[in-house]
Amino acid sequence: MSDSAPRRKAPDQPWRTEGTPEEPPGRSGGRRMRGRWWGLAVTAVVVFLLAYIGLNYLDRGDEPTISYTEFSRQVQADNVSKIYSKGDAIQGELKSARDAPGDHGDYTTFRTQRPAFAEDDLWQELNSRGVTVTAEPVVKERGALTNLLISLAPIVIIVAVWIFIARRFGPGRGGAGGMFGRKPPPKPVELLPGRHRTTFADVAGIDEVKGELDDVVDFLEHPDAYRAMGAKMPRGVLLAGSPGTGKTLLARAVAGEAGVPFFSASASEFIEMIVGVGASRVRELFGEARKVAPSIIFIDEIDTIGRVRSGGASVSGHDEREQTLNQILTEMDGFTGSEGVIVIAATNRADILDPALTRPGRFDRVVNVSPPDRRGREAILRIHTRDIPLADDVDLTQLARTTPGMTGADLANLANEGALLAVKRGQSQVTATDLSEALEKVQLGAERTLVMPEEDRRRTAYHESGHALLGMLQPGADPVRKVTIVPRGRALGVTMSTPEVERYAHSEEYLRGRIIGALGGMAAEEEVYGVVTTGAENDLEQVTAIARGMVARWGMSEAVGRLSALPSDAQQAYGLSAAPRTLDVIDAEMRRIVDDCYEEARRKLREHRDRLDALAAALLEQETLEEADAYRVAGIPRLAKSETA
Ligand SMILES: Nc1ncnc2c1ncn2[C@@H]1O[C@H](COP(=O)(O)OP(=O)(O)OP(=O)(O)O)[C@@H](O)[C@H]1O
Ligand SMILES: [Zn+2]
Repeated sequence: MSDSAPRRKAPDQPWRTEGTPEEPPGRSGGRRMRGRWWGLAVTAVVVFLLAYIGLNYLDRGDEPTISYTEFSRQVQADNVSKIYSKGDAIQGELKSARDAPGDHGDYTTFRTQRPAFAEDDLWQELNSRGVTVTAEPVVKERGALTNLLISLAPIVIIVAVWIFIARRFGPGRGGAGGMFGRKPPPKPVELLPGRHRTTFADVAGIDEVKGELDDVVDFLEHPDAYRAMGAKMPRGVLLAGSPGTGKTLLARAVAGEAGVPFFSASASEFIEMIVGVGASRVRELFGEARKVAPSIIFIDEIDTIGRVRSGGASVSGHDEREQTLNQILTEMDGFTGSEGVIVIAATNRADILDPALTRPGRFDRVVNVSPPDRRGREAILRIHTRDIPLADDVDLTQLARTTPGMTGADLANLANEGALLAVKRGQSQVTATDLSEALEKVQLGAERTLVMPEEDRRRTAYHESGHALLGMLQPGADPVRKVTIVPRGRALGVTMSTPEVERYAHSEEYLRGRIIGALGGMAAEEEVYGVVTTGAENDLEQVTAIARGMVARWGMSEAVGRLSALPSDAQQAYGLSAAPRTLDVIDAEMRRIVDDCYEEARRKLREHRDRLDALAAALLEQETLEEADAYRVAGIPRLAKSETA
């Protein structure tokens, strides 16, 4: 339990349906349902009270209370027909109506009180005058209906209190889930025209990611076409990226683009609930989504339940998590793939996820969402200042330049802070000053350092330029697709090169080229700064793996010869290892190859220093260079070269 992510969203319903705020007629959401019960309780109590007062009034009649003197007078006048007495209280009935004192009008029945000091001989008097003294009250004390109502009162009150508590603490308010009646299942909502729904137009700076989600949208829009073809779609898409990069926004946009209902839940909400409820919530959620398919289920913070499962005995917290996770996996397995429910999950810890999640048929499509580069930041700023009146001195291009490392959420926050400042100052427009002060505030308030020191950015730019330039210069190497100094995960920058066509066999020249390219980062740093930093760990792992393969597996070293000189994994499991002498030779050969390559890398970079500088400068300026730009900046013609295998 202790290791589950502490990040919480505001308490809310266990899940929310989005797409439209309005409910179609005949369907009521949880809140409205509770409101109805509440109204019912209030009505019941009011009706009850009115009935009680009314009946009581009717039952009581309108007999006046008369003075004992008046009573005595009526007895003397022979006008009393019968009386009933309990203690000193007397009720009676007259033979003929009397005009009552005050506003009572005529009366035949009455009440009175015999004072304790009365020394009359009442009993004799009544007897002699033939007044009946009855055992029954002359005036009924209380009607039968009133009595019934009174006996019902406790029940009415209990029901009212019950409804009140259910409403106040029922599920959906973060209380005891299901204890007071089940929360109605999540209801899908149709998309009302005229309501702003999130679309790809609201997402900027991550175009490649949008591209990857295009076919998901297409599938949701035309599920029948896919069904007719018997085509299966990925059931789950995993959006991986650091906080604030717009994962939730993207999922919403997919739903908005396709115009399908959007069910949203946070994984942590499942396990926060009463033990054992998580799995059934998941079942219910999928059930509802299936009913209105095509639809989208979005599960945020999937890592809270999807982290690698503990092998051994587990504490109850893990059990709950595993049950919930298992339920999600079961539901996803249960999809035929053509049902049209697509699950989008988000995480900022893709590295700790259970591999079971990313197996085919589950979240088999992993989309990395990275922080935006300069152009992306500018586009995001434009989106978030759409509705903000900007003064003429505001230059969003310039602002984007000064905000490296900031995510979409940071930029949205920045725009908003700027607007707040302008309002506070009574301005009608947001000025450049407002925005630069807002930037300071946002950067101070952020927990992580948003902006990499300029020195580190420069070094990273040279490092990546080194990789890229050598990749471009190397005959037969895979073309460079993209160079960026926007950090991703733990990498400060990335140079991507992929082959034109899938290759299955590699020549020695190609492999040497790969090593030279991988060493390019280090070589450039040494060339420019004279020293090397720790940023090259990953590069060296690659280099080592290739060199070891060349020497010990692929027979590319004279000294070792055409031998598979290292034992396979299976052989190693039986304790087999290469002879120490062989290991020494392998080691020496690997070193020789890598040293050679490093020399060549240094030599080439020195020779093309102007190109290296140009690339680094362009990277510092733009942060990301696509294939065409990279070749253009370096002044190297982009030739389709094919390797002789
Ligand atoms: N690429 C983007 N384009 C436009 N706005 C963005 C973008 N990325 C983030 N935002 C803004 O930041 C807000 C927060 O982003 P969102 O909640 O989608 O991030 P997230 O990656 O899901 O974060 P978390 O991991 O914290 O849940 C969005 O509502 C949006 O206003
Ligand atoms: Zn590198």
